[in-house]
Amino acid sequence: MITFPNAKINLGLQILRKRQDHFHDIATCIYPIPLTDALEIIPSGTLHFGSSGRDIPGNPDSNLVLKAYQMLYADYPRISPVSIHLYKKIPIGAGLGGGSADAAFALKMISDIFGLDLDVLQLEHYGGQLGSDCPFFIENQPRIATGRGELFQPAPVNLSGNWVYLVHPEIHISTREAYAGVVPRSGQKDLKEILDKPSTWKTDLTNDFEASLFENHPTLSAIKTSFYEAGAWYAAMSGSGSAVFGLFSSAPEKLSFPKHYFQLIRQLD
Ligand SMILES: C[C@@](CO)(OP(=O)(O)O)[C@H](O)COP(=O)(O)OP(=O)(O)OC[C@H]1O[C@@H](n2ccc(N)nc2=O)[C@H](O)[C@@H]1O
Ligand SMILES: Nc1ncnc2c1ncn2[C@@H]1O[C@H](COP(=O)(O)OP(=O)(O)O)[C@@H](O)[C@H]1O
Repeated sequence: MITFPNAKINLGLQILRKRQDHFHDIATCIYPIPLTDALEIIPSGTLHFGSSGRDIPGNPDSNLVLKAYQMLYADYPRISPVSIHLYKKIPIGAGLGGGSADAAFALKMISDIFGLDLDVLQLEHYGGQLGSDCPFFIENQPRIATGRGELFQPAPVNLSGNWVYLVHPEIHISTREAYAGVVPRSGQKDLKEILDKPSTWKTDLTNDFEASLFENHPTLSAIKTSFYEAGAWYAAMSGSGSAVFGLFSSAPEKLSFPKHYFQLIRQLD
């Protein structure tokens, strides 16, 4: 079986309070975008994981896709070993959720291949043990996410027909470090109310990671400014960064960023 785990962007990201479990309560709109990895999983005599495309930092044995298999195998020892190949295209540590998407798609694939018949809630529960962003990719639809990022409400957002221009300056930002650099702010304006009014997004739909990360990485702020100068009706950093995106009503011209930057221009379905 082959699937194409997609990335996401965050429309607004409010960091509200630190929790007892050392995570943070957040409010964000997570939106899928057409940038994908490719993931193949085949029943096999022995367990194997390999990847190609972008190098993935860390030990392959700790890859989130392998962790997804091992977690299901622990509860369903009747499933056979599998051979897994991941073609990595989504920039890593970019605020695009690529690792979480790979893990979520692996959970769905393994459930399908071996007829585990896991429902959405069960898959989301397994996903939540692999990462806060993971449960989103089980249904993979625009959602307002709260709690650690695992509680969902419908999102009053439809970007169909808009163009997304995504730039990743290949600066790897660890999610943990990004959260450590932010002072939580509770009592922020209701995210759903802001999302309901796209005309206010430029001023009201904020990503709380931007202040600290833009200070340390002025390049990111410059990318956001260049999107507005190019006619974006909204631009922001995605998640804990470092990818920055702009939304355009019509196809944007390609801008002249340094050639090692990852760039993507796509119309949203
Ligand atoms: C910031 C967000 C926004 O969508 O996405 P990315 O920027 O990573 O794509 C997510 O909250 C990231 O989710 P994810 O990348 O799965 O984070 P996890 O692996 O669960 O957590 C990594 C570390 O980030 C911190 N963390 C994560 C989520 C959260 N709600 N509060 C936190 O404080 C914790 O220090 C945790 O140990
Ligand atoms: N399949 C995977 N793809 C990408 N990163 C992975 C994967 N499995 C584990 N990781 C680890 O997760 C971290 C990045 O996760 P990723 O989801 O790409 O970040 P972000 O959510 O910021 O976009 C890296 O430190 C990487 O080593």
